[in-house]
Amino acid sequence: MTTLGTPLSPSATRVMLLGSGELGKEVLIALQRLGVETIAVDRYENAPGQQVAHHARTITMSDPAQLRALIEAEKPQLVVPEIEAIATPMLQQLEDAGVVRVIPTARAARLTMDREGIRRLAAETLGVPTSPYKFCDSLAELQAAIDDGIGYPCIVKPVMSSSGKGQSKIDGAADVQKAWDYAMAGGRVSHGRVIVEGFIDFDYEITLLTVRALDGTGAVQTQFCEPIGHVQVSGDYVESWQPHPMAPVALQKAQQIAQAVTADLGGQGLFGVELFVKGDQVWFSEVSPRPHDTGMVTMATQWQNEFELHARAILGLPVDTTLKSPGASAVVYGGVDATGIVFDGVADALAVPGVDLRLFGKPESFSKRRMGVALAHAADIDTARRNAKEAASRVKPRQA
Ligand SMILES: Nc1ncnc2c1ncn2[C@@H]1O[C@H](COP(=O)(O)OP(=O)(O)OP(=O)(O)O)[C@@H](O)[C@H]1O
Ligand SMILES: NCC(=O)N[C@@H]1O[C@H](COP(=O)([O-])[O-])[C@@H](O)[C@H]1O
Ligand SMILES: [Mg+2]
Repeated sequence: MTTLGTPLSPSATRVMLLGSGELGKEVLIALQRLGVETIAVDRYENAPGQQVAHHARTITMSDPAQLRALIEAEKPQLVVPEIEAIATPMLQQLEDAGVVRVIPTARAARLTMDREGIRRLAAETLGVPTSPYKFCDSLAELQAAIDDGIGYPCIVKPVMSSSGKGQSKIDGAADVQKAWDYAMAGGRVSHGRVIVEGFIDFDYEITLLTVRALDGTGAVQTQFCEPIGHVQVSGDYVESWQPHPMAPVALQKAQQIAQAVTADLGGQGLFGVELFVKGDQVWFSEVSPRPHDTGMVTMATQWQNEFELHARAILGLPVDTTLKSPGASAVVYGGVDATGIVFDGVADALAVPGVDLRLFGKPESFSKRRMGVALAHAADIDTARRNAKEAASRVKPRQA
């Protein structure tokens, strides 16, 4: 699709985002810069991306009938999933029927919406190293899986969740019931199934942004961004930086794993491949077939950030993954449960050298909801991390 149209005219290139949070908002902006007509869909009104798109629609995206009706009514050329909790079998049906193209593919969206799909593909079909794991449908099965080999410590996650929701670490027998109950309460779509994973005692973890885009001849080419290091608290990212220095052997293994997994998922677009590293050992954790939260750092570090890379790749345009500067990102949490909050300290935050800020505009704040991110570029990652964290800490969200 190298011919682009004029938005709001019969020639428009129309793209629908399914999920319009902070990541979708930036994809929508990147698409609009190329004159694409955008439709932002989310589960609630005034989601960040809905505030910048040409059209905003609010539906239950996990409801196949609602999803089908919306796609048939809006007739986008491309449907771009931005969250996991979507009726992906319906996307598959519509793709199979030639109604719409799903990014990167309907199969990739389906396999990655459920931890079981992507984990079995990576570990069992592709033979990529992962933590040991088992899927369980009850507390008794969870206890048995731990006793029969997973052992302590281990990590329990709902099969359908993200940003650490419902995830906890189990250090001993006393934690099992609590972890099960927390997983049952925390999944994005209620689903009585969990994955229990053996705990990997990694030195560090990275996201390897991997882009499948067309080269000049129309063939798909795989390109990698510099590795992004990050820190997660309770399964949610709080800080990321790029480039994360890696031993050549570990980097080569990381790229091989990312190549294998993304090639199998196929299609065009950007993927966030999450990997754990210890010495020269590399384990695959999971993959987002879309921009990644830790990749928000690329807004400060790359000539084409991860959102622009995704937008270009899905439109069949060439991409450039070159690093511009070392940099870092640090999350701004809501800190309060309230709607229509205000942010003090923005000027103080922006006074930190090399810093920029994104406030997502989410209509409702929760104490642990990500409401913004501070970005920093600097001569080295240590300075960038320090400045991003300093800037984030100067932003003070409060009730209006
Ligand atoms: N088996 C494991 N061993 C050690 N740490 C783990 C393991 N699984 C997860 N973690 C830690 O928890 C974090 C979140 O896990 P995971 O990526 O599976 O959750 P998620 O809910 O899908 O998060 P997101 O949507 O933000 O990617 C990881 O980045 C890592 O820090
Ligand atoms: N790790 C996945 C991730 O970061 N996804 C991002 O968070 C939004 C949901 O935020 P919310 O839960 O605050 O509505 C999603 O729409 C996406 O932008
Ligand atoms: Mg993850």
